[in-house]
Amino acid sequence: MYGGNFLRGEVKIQGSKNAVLPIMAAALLIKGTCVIKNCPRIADVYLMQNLLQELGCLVTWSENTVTIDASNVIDSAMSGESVSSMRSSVMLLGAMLGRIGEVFMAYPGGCVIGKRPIDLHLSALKEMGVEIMEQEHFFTAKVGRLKAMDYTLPFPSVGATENIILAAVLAEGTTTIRGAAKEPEITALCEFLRAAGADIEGAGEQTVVIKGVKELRETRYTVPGDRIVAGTYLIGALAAGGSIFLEKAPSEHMKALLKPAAQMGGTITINKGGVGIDVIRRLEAIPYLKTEVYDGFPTDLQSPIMAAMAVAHGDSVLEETIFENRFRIVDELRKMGADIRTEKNKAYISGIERLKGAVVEAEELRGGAALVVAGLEAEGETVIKNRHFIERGYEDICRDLRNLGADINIR
Ligand SMILES: CC(=O)N[C@H]1[C@@H](OP(=O)(O)OP(=O)(O)OC[C@H]2O[C@@H](n3ccc(=O)[nH]c3=O)[C@H](O)[C@@H]2O)O[C@H](CO)[C@@H](O)[C@@H]1O
Ligand SMILES: C=C(OP(=O)(O)O)C(=O)O
Repeated sequence: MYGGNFLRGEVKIQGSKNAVLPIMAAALLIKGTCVIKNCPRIADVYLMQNLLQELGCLVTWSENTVTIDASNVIDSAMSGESVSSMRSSVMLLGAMLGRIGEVFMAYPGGCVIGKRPIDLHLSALKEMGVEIMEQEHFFTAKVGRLKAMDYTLPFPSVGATENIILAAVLAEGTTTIRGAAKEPEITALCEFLRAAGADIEGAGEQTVVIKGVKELRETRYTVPGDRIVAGTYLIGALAAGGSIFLEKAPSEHMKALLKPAAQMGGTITINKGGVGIDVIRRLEAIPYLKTEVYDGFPTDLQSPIMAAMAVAHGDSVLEETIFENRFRIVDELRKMGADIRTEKNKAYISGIERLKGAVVEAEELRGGAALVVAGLEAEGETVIKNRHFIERGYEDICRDLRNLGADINIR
């Protein structure tokens, strides 16, 4: 890609990865067919499709609509490779326990952003009567009938909250989760389950109450826009300058980004159809920004905003509080001339006038997206290797940015 073009125009934001993955897992709880609209065509969704098919589901596509027929679940074992290559495979744990009371699976792989253990998931499920037999790389989870519980999560883990919800919807009695994660993707999962007949109160709040029901029914659901993809493109416009409109961007879930984006110099407009941003002058640094659980600044946008801060006027400090290893992008941004130093979980960024193009490597999803943001602004050619990481979460980042005027291609 060649940097320096202003971004102009409109782009339609794809459906949310982090909403659709647990919803696809939830389809296992329905002895029949569910239709999921606005499903992003991304690598993680295809991996989830493969896992569902291994378990016996029929999965078909028509444009961005995916239909999952989980009438027959014939297996409880999931192969090591598909499970360990995607963190979200862990969502199948709660869903399979709810459906057939048994799972045999590999540990979902840790990845470069942190160790990502699943201790919180397993402790909570044990409280629901699940017996877990752990081996070195695999574990088996078994339960007769899941029982309800009143449980306090020591940390509001997104995945653990989703797994408990998935296990609780068909459990015997009323489950209360205290200290639950409040991310909008959890609300989306609950909306899907409620449409299928689940009895859930408090989705998106700290305390979620799930009254177990006998069975779920077939349903249809439309996945909301992806706030992280929308955020990435908005940050792209901050870095490159210009004027863009993000159709279907879920503005109500993007407040933690819109505030710093305005502070950096973007003029934000919000209407029912989405979010717009105009950037006509050099960005201003943000003295201090830290990632937090929702509704704080999302960790998934920490690397992209770092790439914009790298060319802002002044010094910024970014603190990462969710994942212990989400600064791997720094070395790559330095290859492009960025002035960034890290100390423990803080990055100190002194903005320079302009980055310069370089050959850089993505090592994970959002770090890869951050390199695209950097390349939009950089002088000359930027080559980003390992695009498969970016394709985990972005349907077609090159198409979208090209439509906005960027000079970007797949080689
Ligand atoms: C598919 C999906 O939705 N992924 C999102 C989800 O990941 P994920 O569900 O993995 O994130 P969690 O909220 O569970 O993890 C947050 C922190 O808690 C730790 N932890 C988590 C579970 C556990 O059992 N033990 C433990 O120690 C993790 O290592 C991490 O340091 O939320 C993250 C935080 O918003 C986002 O960055 C990810 O994009
Ligand atoms: C960390 C992310 O995803 P996952 O949890 O699927 O690895 C992400 O979306 O930035």
